[in-house]
Amino acid sequence: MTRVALIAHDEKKPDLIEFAQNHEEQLREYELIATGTTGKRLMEATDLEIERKESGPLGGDMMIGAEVAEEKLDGVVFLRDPLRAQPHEPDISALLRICDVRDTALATNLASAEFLIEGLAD
Ligand SMILES: O=C(CO)COP(=O)(O)O
Repeated sequence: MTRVALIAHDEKKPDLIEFAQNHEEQLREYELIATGTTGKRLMEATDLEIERKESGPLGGDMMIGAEVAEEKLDGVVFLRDPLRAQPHEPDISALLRICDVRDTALATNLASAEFLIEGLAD
């Protein structure tokens, strides 16, 4: 089954929630994972089932990166906050890097997230 990770920094969580609501039927076709708070907020706002990893600053990005390294993930939607530095910047860079190493689809803004979600559809 197609497996997709959903992640957003705090300033971008409302955008990701709206995206998930607008694409709920499509996302239901996928196995979904998320970092801790993102997953919690998404499940509160939708009927989607989401496997939650640790919160990003506590290692969640690395846990998702590990799945990318193991080629368990087909796509990653990661809405970063481009205007604020994050304390766990090294983890964020590592996740982006491993997506490139493993040639895993990665969307870091809403426009590309639309392509990713549609592109992974059967
Ligand atoms: O910090 C994050 C990604 O770098 C997201 O973590 P949360 O979903 O736990 O807020």
